[in-house]
Amino acid sequence: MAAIRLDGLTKRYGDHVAIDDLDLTVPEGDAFGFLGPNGAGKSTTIDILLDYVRPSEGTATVLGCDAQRDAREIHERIGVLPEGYDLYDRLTGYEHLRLPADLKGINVDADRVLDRIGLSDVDADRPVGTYSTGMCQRLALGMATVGDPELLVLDEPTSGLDPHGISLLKQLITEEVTRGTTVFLSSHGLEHVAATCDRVGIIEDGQLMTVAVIDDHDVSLAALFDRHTSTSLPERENPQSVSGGL
Ligand SMILES: Nc1ncnc2c1ncn2[C@@H]1O[C@H](COP(=O)(O)OP(=O)(O)OP(=O)(O)O)[C@@H](O)[C@H]1O
Repeated sequence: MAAIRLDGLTKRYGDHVAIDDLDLTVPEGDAFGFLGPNGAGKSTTIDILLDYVRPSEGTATVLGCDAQRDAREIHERIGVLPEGYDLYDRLTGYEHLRLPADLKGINVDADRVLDRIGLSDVDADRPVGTYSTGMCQRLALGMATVGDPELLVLDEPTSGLDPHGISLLKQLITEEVTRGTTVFLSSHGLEHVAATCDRVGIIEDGQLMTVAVIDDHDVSLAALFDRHTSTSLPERENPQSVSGGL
């Protein structure tokens, strides 16, 4: 079964077409990178998957459920790091970890989550209003993992993370994929996408330009991005190669 399936997905804001007849299938167990320049439509696509935004046309299916009709079930089965997440200044890290657990009706092994995201129990006892940007990002990432979700949706997960945080993120994604979780990751950072994803889809102007497998040969990821979008990327963001552009 596909973890994510988009059929003819279209989103218009007035005359502006943000998502244009998008077809995409992400198989279960994939680590899928969703790449594209600013304004390409990445967040809008994710917002439709999460039923934060309704499509103008087409359908989005998540874990076999209709993204609009079955949104509640989907949210119980997935973990989400949204782009513009909200944390509560007065609540502690521990209290934040209980929020997704309460939503899913489960207990949370907070120490395990904290260990994975590199926050201490002292940090977790403090109000989040005292956290740095990177600590907030780590906590939001940890919240996404609560309940061992079947699908992790990560919108710009490296945002605000230092190298150690990025290393923990990569390790977390590897562990999740090994566990059988599907990871759908939106990012501007090719380096991090290449290091953690099996396949990438490149989107521009709301259209899927290509889907490619990441491996050690054939054309470079940056070259693929250059070929399929009007945006060029610095070559230093290209540590790995891809093949199989469709
Ligand atoms: N609420 C809205 N009203 C009008 N236009 C919108 C709205 N939300 C998004 N758009 C437009 O839809 C297009 C896609 O935006 P989206 O945020 O999905 O892009 P993105 O790929 O996530 O960009 P970024 O990488 O900059 O976050 C953009 O042209 C944006 O201006």
